[in-house]
Amino acid sequence: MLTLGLLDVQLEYLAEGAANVVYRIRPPDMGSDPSTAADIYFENYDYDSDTPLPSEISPLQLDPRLKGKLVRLRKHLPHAIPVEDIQRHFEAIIRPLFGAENLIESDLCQMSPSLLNDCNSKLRRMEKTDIRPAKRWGVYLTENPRYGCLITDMTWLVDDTFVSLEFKPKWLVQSPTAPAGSKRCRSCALRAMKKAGSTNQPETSNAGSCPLNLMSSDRTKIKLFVDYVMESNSKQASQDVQRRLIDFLYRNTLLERVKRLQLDLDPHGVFKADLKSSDFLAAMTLRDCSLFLRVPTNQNSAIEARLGDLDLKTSLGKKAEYWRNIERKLIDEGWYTATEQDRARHENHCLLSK
Ligand SMILES: O=P(O)(O)O[C@@H]1[C@@H](OP(=O)(O)O)[C@H](OP(=O)(O)O)[C@H](O)[C@H](OP(=O)(O)O)[C@H]1OP(=O)(O)O
Ligand SMILES: Nc1ncnc2c1ncn2[C@@H]1O[C@H](COP(=O)(O)OP(=O)(O)OP(=O)(O)O)[C@@H](O)[C@H]1O
Repeated sequence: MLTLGLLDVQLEYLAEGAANVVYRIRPPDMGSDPSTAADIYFENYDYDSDTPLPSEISPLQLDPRLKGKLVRLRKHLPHAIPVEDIQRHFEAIIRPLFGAENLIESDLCQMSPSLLNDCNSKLRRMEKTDIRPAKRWGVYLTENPRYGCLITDMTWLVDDTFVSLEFKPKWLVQSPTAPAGSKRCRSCALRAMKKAGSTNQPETSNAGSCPLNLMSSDRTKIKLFVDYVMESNSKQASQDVQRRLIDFLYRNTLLERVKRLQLDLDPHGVFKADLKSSDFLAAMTLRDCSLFLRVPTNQNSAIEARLGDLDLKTSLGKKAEYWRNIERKLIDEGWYTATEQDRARHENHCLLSK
């Protein structure tokens, strides 16, 4: 297993979610900090005229095993599952479900205490300068155990030759316990409920955001979803790229497979399922994973599609209660049936309402 320390790499913040922070890997910075490798390596040297000064030494090369990789580090959260368990679950349960070409690969690496400490200091500094999203403030990386994951980088070479996109497909099939005749799928119902609960949220245009659009055999529905993804990724793409992406989603079987697994692993829904069972937890993992896409602008190259954020879920720490409560509210308050109070305020774009 690779061990990463301040002398091996510099980690550059890329993005974060609720449970992890993701970093780009750069060669160590020898120049800016007096405690860096060059000084340490050279402090005991007897310099003669042929010995270059530390400032003249070019940065160390990265270990080739880090090429094309990002580092993903877990946050310190109550009831967080240790990264070793997440990795074991990924290898035993998730990896066998998909082809390697469709997965964000993940391998454990060890982090030095000083590198983790440095990352946490930087997260704190980013809050002072408002660079870190405010909703993520106050939560930092766990420093024990000191493992992280090396994951496939889906942002490499993002320039004019590729358009890179990501989205969460969420629930690709209706919740098994939704009422018959629902006018919203689980993802649209929860989104509507969350939106109603947040004060003065600007109404964003999400006409295509229903994930069921993705499963449609109608290309115009898939196009609606692609438009929504482009907008939420703040991306613009040529008509040709959009057309090829729509074609790809229309033909590809990866999301069909995710949908099938969501259904098979939790056929009865949260009220009947054993919420501690491996199958149910895997279904919840697949209902919250991300799809990363790299669309080459060159027509002759293939689109790359990989699933990531396939972390083991836990039903501990009130999560089981959360899942059941959400489903109860979606049913009882009329979010599935689009009969919620004050419904004139909430436009319904769900495919089930069409
Ligand atoms: O409950 P949901 O469907 O809104 O999903 C949660 C996600 O919200 P989203 O709607 O994707 O913005 C939520 O994502 P964000 O915090 O919004 O980035 C988490 O992924 C959460 O999982 P966990 O608690 O970190 O294990 C997700 O919780 P679960 O997948 O455990 O339900
Ligand atoms: N393999 C990857 N390639 C490129 N960017 C990535 C990759 N993995 C993650 N990211 C970026 O980092 C962000 C956070 O990563 P990730 O989804 O793994 O965090 P998380 O905490 O597990 O998310 P959630 O809030 O869903 O629990 C992603 O939204 C994405 O922008």
